[in-house]
Amino acid sequence: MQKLQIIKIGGKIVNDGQKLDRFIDHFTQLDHPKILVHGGGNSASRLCKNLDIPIQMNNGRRITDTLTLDVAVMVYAGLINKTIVAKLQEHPCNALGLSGADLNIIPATKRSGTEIDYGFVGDIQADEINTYFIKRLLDEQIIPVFSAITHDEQGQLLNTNADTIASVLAVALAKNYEITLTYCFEKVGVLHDEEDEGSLIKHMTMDYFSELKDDGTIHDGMIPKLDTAFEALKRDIDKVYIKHAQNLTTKIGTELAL
Ligand SMILES: Nc1ncnc2c1ncn2[C@@H]1O[C@H](COP(=O)(O)OP(=O)(O)O)[C@@H](O)[C@H]1O
Ligand SMILES: CC(=O)N[C@@H](CCC(=O)OP(=O)(O)O)C(=O)O
Repeated sequence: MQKLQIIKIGGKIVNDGQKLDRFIDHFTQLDHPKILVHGGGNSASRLCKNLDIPIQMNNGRRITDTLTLDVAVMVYAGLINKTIVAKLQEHPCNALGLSGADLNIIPATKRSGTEIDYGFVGDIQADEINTYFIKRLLDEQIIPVFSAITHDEQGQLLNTNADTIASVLAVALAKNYEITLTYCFEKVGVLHDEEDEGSLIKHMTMDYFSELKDDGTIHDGMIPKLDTAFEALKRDIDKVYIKHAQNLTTKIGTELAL
């Protein structure tokens, strides 16, 4: 089966011009085919703050009212997505920036039935992803660059966590490709001590994850990240890594196993 790399890049890299440039250098060195999924939570929060729009998060997920959705669409599908595509074109690397509404690739369902009302947050499922167009793009040597915006097929855009998008795309494409899924962020991997880059955990199992979650070693955004990463592993993705954005082309990082 053909190999495919799906790389997710986090908000603390995409909001820093120099770090993003360095990441793009490494990303362009990877063999084709490849897909990039990006977040941008930090940039959206900063803009919300500037606009006096209250920021509400629950378990690493943004509660998204109408104004927050406007910010999310402008920041994720607009500024960040187009900045990344332009930087890729400079290399040159033929990228196409997408939201889940484009080509109807990622249909979503507005989250409901939860204790908390998340507002315009979209839940997605692997069997609803339109892999046909992704495959066509990859066959044309085009690099799809996905933002964290999806839609409900009724004209409503929705905000979906970028880690979830990367994991669900990987599962959806596993029937066509042998996939490596890599989450890149601003630390060397999952750490025993968040402040000590020397405390890298090289191998992470589900049992160990649950132990470290219980004792607080793993917290905040790392919990939903590992949840989505293990979800991919449970559903036939063999290789899942959490790495520093600068170590994308190296073996340094955390490798996950069930
Ligand atoms: N054990 C841990 N090791 C590394 N990072 C951790 C750990 N526990 C919590 N974190 C936090 O998780 C964050 C990554 O999650 P998140 O902010 O959602 O990243 P991203 O925007 O890249 O998706 C890190 O910035 C770090 O502050
Ligand atoms: C519903 C939800 O939480 N959506 C995320 C989407 C952006 C994201 O995932 O950004 P990072 O990868 O930088 O965290 C949010 O608005 O923060």
